[in-house]
Amino acid sequence: MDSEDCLPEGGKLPELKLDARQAQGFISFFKKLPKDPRAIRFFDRRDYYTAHGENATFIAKTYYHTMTALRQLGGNSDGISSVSVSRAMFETIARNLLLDRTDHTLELYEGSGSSWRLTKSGTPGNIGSFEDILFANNDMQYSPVTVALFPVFREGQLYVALSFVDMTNRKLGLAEFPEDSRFTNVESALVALGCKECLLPADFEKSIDLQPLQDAISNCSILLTERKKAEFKSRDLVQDLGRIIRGSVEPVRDLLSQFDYALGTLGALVSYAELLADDTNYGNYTIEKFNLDCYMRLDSAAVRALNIVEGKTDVNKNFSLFGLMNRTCTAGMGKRLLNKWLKQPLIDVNEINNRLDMVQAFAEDPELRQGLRQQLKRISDIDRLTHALRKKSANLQPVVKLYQSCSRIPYIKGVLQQYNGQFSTSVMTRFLSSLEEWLTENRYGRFANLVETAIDLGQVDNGEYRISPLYSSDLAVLKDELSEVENHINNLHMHTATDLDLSVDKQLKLEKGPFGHVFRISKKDEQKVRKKLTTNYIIIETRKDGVKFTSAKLKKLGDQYQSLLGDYTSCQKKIVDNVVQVSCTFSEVFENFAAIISELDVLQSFADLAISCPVPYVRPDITTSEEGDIILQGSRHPCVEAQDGVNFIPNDCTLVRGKSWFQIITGPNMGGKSTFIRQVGVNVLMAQVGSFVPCDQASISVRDCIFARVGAGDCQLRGVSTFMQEMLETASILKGASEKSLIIIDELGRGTSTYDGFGLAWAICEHLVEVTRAPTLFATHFHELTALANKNGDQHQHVPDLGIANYHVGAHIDPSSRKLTMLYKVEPGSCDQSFGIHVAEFANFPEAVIALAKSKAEELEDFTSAPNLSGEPSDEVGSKRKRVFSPDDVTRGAARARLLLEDFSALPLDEVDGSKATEMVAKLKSDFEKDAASNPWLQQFL
Ligand SMILES: Nc1ncnc2c1ncn2[C@@H]1O[C@H](COP(=O)(O)OP(=O)(O)OP(=O)(O)O)[C@@H](O)[C@H]1O
Repeated sequence: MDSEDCLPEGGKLPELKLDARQAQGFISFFKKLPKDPRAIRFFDRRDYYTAHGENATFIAKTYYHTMTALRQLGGNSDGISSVSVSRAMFETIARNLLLDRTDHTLELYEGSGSSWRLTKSGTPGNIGSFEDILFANNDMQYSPVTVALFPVFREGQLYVALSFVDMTNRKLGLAEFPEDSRFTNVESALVALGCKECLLPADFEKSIDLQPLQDAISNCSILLTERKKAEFKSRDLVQDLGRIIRGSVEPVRDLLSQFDYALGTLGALVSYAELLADDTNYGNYTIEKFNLDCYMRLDSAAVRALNIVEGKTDVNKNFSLFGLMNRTCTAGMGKRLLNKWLKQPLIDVNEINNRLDMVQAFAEDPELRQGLRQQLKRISDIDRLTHALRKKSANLQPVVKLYQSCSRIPYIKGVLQQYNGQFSTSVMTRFLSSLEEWLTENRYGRFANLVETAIDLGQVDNGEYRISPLYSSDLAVLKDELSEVENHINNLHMHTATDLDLSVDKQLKLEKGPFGHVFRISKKDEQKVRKKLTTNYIIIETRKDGVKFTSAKLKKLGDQYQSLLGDYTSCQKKIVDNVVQVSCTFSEVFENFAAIISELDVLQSFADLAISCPVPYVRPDITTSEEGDIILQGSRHPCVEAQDGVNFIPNDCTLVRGKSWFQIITGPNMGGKSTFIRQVGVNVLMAQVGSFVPCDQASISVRDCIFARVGAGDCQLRGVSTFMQEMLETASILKGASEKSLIIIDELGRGTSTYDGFGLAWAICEHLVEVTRAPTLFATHFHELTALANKNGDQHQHVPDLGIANYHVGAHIDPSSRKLTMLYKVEPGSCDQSFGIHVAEFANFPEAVIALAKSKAEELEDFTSAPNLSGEPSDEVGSKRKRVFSPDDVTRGAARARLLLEDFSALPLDEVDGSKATEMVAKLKSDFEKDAASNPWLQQFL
């Protein structure tokens, strides 16, 4: 942790001002609060907030980075440690707790003495009551989702029932699916939904091991909330949903009849999120069946490997795909949709092509793109405004902002209509006709009429949102009176200017502010009129920007104005409520606009990125997962390419069925292997999201899943060894992947001894090639793995080709200068020379050490002049090292290594403790070593 303290400048925190009696009262209240280790509780003390007890220590440590921020409240024996935070600091903490972290909940209390009331509470999955604070100055980038899960055994098969609630978009959903013991489907669903909080039954039967499920939840950084099993019940569910779901109850009943256990999870969610307690929810929710098979599946490892989401420590927005691809213009709506799309890549070729058509249309027509961006920039967050309207406290501001945003829509329509390129029919069907339908007299027209007649739009520029005087005769009278007082004030302004010999407006300004009507002059002018000012006027404030003053007359008129404005406000209150209520009935129109606008926003954002990159992106050709190959010519990693100072070397990737469907990539450290294999995953993901890709040419056979095992992750912190984590991730790949997936594996087997690591890597490769048959990119430092390509069939003997191909990333060592240069070029063939000693030479190791290293390497590596097994051409630097083994030894050895893997994956490691697990693994290892003794090929690894 950063040791430097982060106290405000001068080290001063808001002072905790409580006398002994008040302190005593508060302490007795605080101590009675129910224990909840996850809750961070704040107490609103008007100008500042406080937190106490362990929360105070947490805040001092986490946010001030010093314990000196702590104060003691009350006497030593029953006192509590306390910390105070300013309003601004409170906002920072609230954002961190609810938007960045997922290990706490937030509670806010209001009151005094010993009487306090919980007024707001939020969790990462339910941020509703803190929205005003969280998004006062920031766009809302995602809509958090809370999920409830219930695993169950049925006829010997594990199933999971799932339901979710998205409280920002007022959406519910439910699903039931078969599951494996590692809960891989749940993990994909949690990723696709953008889940932030997950409810699980607490007192769960022991027959199902929930540990892997809890691991999946924690891998996705989701807050786990345990609820009593009794809460997972569906009694009264139809009735409850009937109240909150829009439209008739019949379709809801039909939908629910398709599920068994998911109903209980939905019941738990509805009660946890207290959806019935808020009557603004009534009739405003929608419900759907969540179908996991509609999208490409991604687990948390793939999300990390492909850098899909922004990281907290990213120094540059282009580090993540979201950061790079976000060129949206609307306030929040486009960002939220992009976030969603990136986690839900499509698998239907037509749907993908529909998006690509639009991106191409926008990419090819700069006027269309620019015109759209100009309009989209002026659109506020329609979803959040609609949300605000539904809250009872709503005022006219969201109504006006909705009106202003929606009034851009005819212009957007105009821009789209101008387009007459090859996709004009699609633009018409996808956007124009829906916009036209919603813009009709009957729908948006009625709302626009209401606003234009009811609201005094002329005052909006002054920051006043009021009902038009023409709307009611009472208001008209008040408006006349207000105008009269305003005239008097203006006259007084002129008289005062004459009296002080100052020009109106230029020198003597009239302002409306927290002090009512006041005059303001510059400090320079004040010197000229100081005498008169002090005798005839009342000075209110002297600041850098001038001197504010008033007079008895202005004060009187200002008071009159305020009082009339008060009358106007209370007279219009009923009408305001009515206008807000009627506007609320147009929610569906706004939601539809919001959906169309956000889609346009993301698609134009894709086009903008594709066109404005130094090397433009291209439209990929998409084929179904059953046909076609994955061919990326001149492909780049979009995030690495976008970093300053990187001169990215493009590479081709040709994953061809039966030829190079399984690629082993070798090469020196830092040679670009990992970047290459990730970039293939990123390109495929981008294409299926509907974006152009950073290639010269691309054709992609749709993938239903990307599995990635790249890097060890941070699991050591949770007590899982690197090796175990690696094996667990690989086990999920072996179980879950199919011919339709894409597998990316980097440096598998690094976490254990070379021998075990190699044996496992070989066996895993064999399994992937022969059983899984998924296109795979396997980057490895085990050069010997390249011998796998010998398993490829022989056309002459009519043995089908397994499609194993070797590739390597090259490096060049200049013989005279000994300079090592990474070429970052992926070439066919294996690279099995070691660059380690060259690197050491380059680092000026003593000559004696280098010489010894070389001779030891020769001893160990058994250099031979025999033709190499892979049949690859020799490289420019160094000689290739190859040992000769009989094909029989290699095949039998590999089969034994594969058996080791199978035995390993069959071990019930989830059910036994650490020492038992070590014992089991040791036994497997010793059996393996015994068998390997008679196999020269395996022996080399022992
Ligand atoms: N095609 C490329 N063009 C330019 N620079 C590249 C390219 N590929 C990788 N690099 C640069 O090289 C660095 C190392 O790449 P990478 O991590 O992919 O190597 P690696 O072979 O996987 O290394 P290791 O085996 O040590 O894990 C990257 O951080 C990147 O800056």
